[in-house]
Amino acid sequence: MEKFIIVGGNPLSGSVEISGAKNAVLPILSAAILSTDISVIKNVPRLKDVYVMKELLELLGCKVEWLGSTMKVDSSKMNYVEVPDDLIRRMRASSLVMGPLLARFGRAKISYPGGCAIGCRPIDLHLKGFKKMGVEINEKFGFVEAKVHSGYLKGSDICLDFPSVGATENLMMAASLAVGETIISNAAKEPEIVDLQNFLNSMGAKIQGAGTDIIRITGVSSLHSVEHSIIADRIEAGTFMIAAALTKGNVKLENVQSEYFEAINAKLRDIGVIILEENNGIRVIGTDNVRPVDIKTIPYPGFPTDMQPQFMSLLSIATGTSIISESIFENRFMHVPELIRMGADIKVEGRAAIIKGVKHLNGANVSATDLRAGAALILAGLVAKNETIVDSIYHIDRGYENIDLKLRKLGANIERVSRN
Ligand SMILES: CC(=O)N[C@H]1[C@@H](OP(=O)(O)OP(=O)(O)OC[C@H]2O[C@@H](n3ccc(=O)[nH]c3=O)[C@H](O)[C@@H]2O)O[C@H](CO)[C@@H](O)[C@@H]1O
Ligand SMILES: C=C(OP(=O)(O)O)C(=O)O
Repeated sequence: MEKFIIVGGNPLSGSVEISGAKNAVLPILSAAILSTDISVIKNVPRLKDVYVMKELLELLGCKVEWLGSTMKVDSSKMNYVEVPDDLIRRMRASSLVMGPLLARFGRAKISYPGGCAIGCRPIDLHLKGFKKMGVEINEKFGFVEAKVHSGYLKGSDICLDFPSVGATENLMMAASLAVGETIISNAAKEPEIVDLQNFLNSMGAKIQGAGTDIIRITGVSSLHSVEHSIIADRIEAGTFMIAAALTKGNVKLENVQSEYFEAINAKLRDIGVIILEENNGIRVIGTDNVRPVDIKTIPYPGFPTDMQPQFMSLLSIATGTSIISESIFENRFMHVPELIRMGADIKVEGRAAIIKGVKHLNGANVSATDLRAGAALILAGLVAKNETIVDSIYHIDRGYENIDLKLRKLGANIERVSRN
């Protein structure tokens, strides 16, 4: 089992290249199924989740080549429509192949993605939308079997009960090859959905409105080859911003579109961090006085749940009390007991965490219970006194490309070791 050993105290400086976004590349790789041709996808990060998606596409019959950061997906000879339990358990985003499979083959069978560490995460909104498009759904023995009723998906008006990112993406992909117009209202507005729209439109789809809460899709009969570059990962960027802030460092993030993380920037500025726009990137300069702030996670453009644990590490050493309310996932405070082991003063009351800033954190043995919880512990380790050992780091590798190498290049003392 691999672990990270971190010795805190080094201020970070230099520049870091931000990778392609996990949450953009996963739906876009699924969308490659819609074409009967070759999709060339650039700026693909080497993440565990991307390896899982590659394995899944190959299992469905796609030919996938991965050279450097470019992935070529040839879906012309695809022939399989079932996603086994193992792949769904390793990565929830595997369920994003459902829309493309229904659109192209009229059938899909996936193992039901049960709950995961951060919450229940049902897919009822995806299924409700598919039903409106004429899909018959059978849920039995832990599987969802879906079949297009009358031979083709029909465009429909779908109003989501909640702006679910995955449901918006799955339905957009299905609707691209449906007959007629689909209107998704109360759609999620994340930048990764705009990237998916751009990818699909470059393949010949007719979609407009991504980035707003109404997305209109006019179905087309086929989609062709495409070349597309994945947008930068705003959550990876935010994580490095906090690394700079926590260590009172001075770090330039390269290859980022800062308009995508206004909510993160705004909170960091409230905390006292200096953020400067520079050529093709932004510079982050830490502060001696981390001011407390209150945060509530909400759908984009609000404050992202995927940054909540990392902000909690920063607020643990603020000069006062902060409150973080988590409204997206019901169980996303698993980093709290681990931060407490490191000397943080945090109490959880329902969906809120009350964080009383302490003077300093202490190194400890802690466990990454999920992806962002793991990132938060690395961040805490960067400023803690003495040594922090983070285990279960396979969670972190799901969504951060070479986080240890990138941090080391900025001056952090972090090492990946294999040890029991
Ligand atoms: C691969 C990817 O892009 N993952 C992101 C995506 O996950 P994901 O697409 O799973 O997130 P959703 O927006 O769908 O989920 C948000 C909330 O809605 C609930 N829900 C969702 C669908 C559904 O059918 N029924 C239902 O009740 C979920 O349980 C959760 O409480 O958006 C989340 C919210 O920004 C991020 O944290 C994830 O990093
Ligand atoms: C929750 C996350 O991802 P996923 O939806 O892939 O589990 C995340 O990126 O923080």
